[in-house]
Amino acid sequence: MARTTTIELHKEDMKFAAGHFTIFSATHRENLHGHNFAVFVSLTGEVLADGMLADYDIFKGAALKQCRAWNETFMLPGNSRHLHVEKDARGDVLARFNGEELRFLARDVTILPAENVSLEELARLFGEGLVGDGGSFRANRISHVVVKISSEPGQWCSWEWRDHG
Ligand SMILES: Nc1nc2c(c(=O)[nH]1)N=C([C@H](O)[C@H](O)COP(=O)(O)OP(=O)(O)OP(=O)(O)O)CN2
Repeated sequence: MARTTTIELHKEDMKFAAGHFTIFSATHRENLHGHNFAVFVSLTGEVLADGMLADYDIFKGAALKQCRAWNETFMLPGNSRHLHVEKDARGDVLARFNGEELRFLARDVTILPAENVSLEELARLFGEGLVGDGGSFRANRISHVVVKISSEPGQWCSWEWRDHG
């Protein structure tokens, strides 16, 4: 019977500071604001004869890379049914919401393939970016990954991947 374990990664530098606003309806959104988002990743899989699941530095590095990619940016939902985003030739962004126009310089904004910049969507995108097609996790006999994102202490949302292979 294979022995399994779960490695939990929630290092101090697994975080990103970003701006956003949550959209609640076609006419109601929050004002622009930001958070110091924290990231938690857990890896569950089989421990081999060498007493290891896998070198978790591989996955910690990938998580830190994603944190850096989302650090110090303003996040907009690119797939929102209520907010419409367009880029000009310079890559600067005009976002339209309920008759309002919000403008951003290309350097300041990240347009996410998300319906909303919510904890749910951030956890999903972070997890999908980390796991990809699951190949490196399967190769390391990792069968279950949980990614959690918090907007502040005590407020988390999770996303999971399981290897059904
Ligand atoms: N299901 C979700 N609901 C809400 C989300 C979300 O991501 N998913 N996000 C928000 C707000 O964006 C977020 O809560 C705003 O943070 P803050 O201004 O800090 O207000 P909080 O309520 O989180 O903090 P308190 O200190 O508890 O007031 C709302 N809903």
